[in-house]
Amino acid sequence: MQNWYEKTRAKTEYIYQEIIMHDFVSELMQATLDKDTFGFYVNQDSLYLSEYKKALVGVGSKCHRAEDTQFFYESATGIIQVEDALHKEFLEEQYKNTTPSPTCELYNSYLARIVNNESVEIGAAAVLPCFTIYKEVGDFILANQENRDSNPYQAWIATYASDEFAQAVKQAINIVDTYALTASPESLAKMEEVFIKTSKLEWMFWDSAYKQEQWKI
Ligand SMILES: Cc1ncc(CO)c(N)n1
Repeated sequence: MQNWYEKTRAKTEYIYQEIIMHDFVSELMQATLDKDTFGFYVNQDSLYLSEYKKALVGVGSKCHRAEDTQFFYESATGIIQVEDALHKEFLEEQYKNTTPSPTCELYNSYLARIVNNESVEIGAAAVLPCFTIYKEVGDFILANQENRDSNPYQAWIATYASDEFAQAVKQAINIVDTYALTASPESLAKMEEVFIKTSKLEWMFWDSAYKQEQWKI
């Protein structure tokens, strides 16, 4: 039998394809991405991660198994470390801005609403694309780039293509698959809905960074 993640991942294949074909990802891979665009992205991503880690803590606090709580809490604190490392490497003073873009705000607000208002398996499904998509993008770039030794964004690529991140992604998938085994049909439908939506928000995040999205007024 196909597990929940495989089945749901297959339904979002078109979103994954759009992400790896996006100019942001292609140019990051080819090292042609504009430095200011990447600076904008890193700043928005650090704003995103500082809220995302709270969503992980929220999911972790609702888990039934102690090891699952531990996983989400450790992921939340691990993100602080990744954030610090990426900040030090890429977040130059001129890119620092404390205002989240509309898409960043939307993604974080959506996660907060789902995690706070829905049951644990739905919250866990909502935070999952953040793990799985970055893992797939990291692997895709590493496998397809021809400039590993000279790409200025290599530290970023290496973070998400690392074995350490792969282990965390595998564990996140296992937790969600385990919840899906005993979820009601209504919960399964909602898990799929939120997973698809946050997968789309991942695409929107790259797209909004590429356009250096601003508030319209
Ligand atoms: C928007 C976004 N999604 C996922 C990750 C991976 O942690 C990230 N850094 N940023």
